[in-house]
Amino acid sequence: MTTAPQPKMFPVSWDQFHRDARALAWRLSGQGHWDAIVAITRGGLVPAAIAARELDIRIIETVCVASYHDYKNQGELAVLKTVAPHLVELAGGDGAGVLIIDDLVDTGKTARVVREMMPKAHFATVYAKPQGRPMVDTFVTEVSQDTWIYFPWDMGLTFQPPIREGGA
Ligand SMILES: O=P(O)(O)OC[C@H]1O[C@H](OP(=O)(O)OP(=O)(O)O)[C@H](O)[C@@H]1O
Ligand SMILES: Nc1nc2[nH]cnc2c(=O)[nH]1
Ligand SMILES: [Mg+2]
Repeated sequence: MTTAPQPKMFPVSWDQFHRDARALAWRLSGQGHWDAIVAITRGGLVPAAIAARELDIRIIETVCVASYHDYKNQGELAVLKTVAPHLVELAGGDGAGVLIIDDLVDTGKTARVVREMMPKAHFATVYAKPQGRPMVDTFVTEVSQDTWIYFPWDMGLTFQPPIREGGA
């Protein structure tokens, strides 16, 4: 019997995520000025909050997108809420004054749909996988396509069996 290959695990702690989101803000700080942030919910909410604090941006909007309805399996992409039109028109229109933030880009499907709403916006993520990387203007860490990133808000502290008893 053959079993499907398991994706590599990339668990991220709160500390690590804060550091990586700050590193994203550092990179962005040298690249321009934005009037507003659009966070792609839900994953983009946490890095958007950190970047907003670091870059002193006070106007925060959401675009609500769901595509991984089932854990690790991408389903039909649903846009549950779009962006307020006046934000798209900031700084000359087409999203020019907007910084779009998400936690990660994987296949790039979510990024493609949101980019179409604001073609001139700057698109930033904390993590990127190779397939979605061309959709992103700025990111911090690349992981391989066969890696699954575990975010701190999806995890809890659990007992680890000792290595001699089969622990990893
Ligand atoms: O590049 P893609 O293949 O489109 O995948 C990336 C998207 O998938 C996850 O969101 P998800 O749809 O799981 O919703 P969530 O943010 O509410 O967890 C992640 O937060 C990105 O938004
Ligand atoms: N948590 C999480 N959500 C995702 N959505 C698409 N890819 C991923 C991933 O690697 N981790
Ligand atoms: Mg998401």
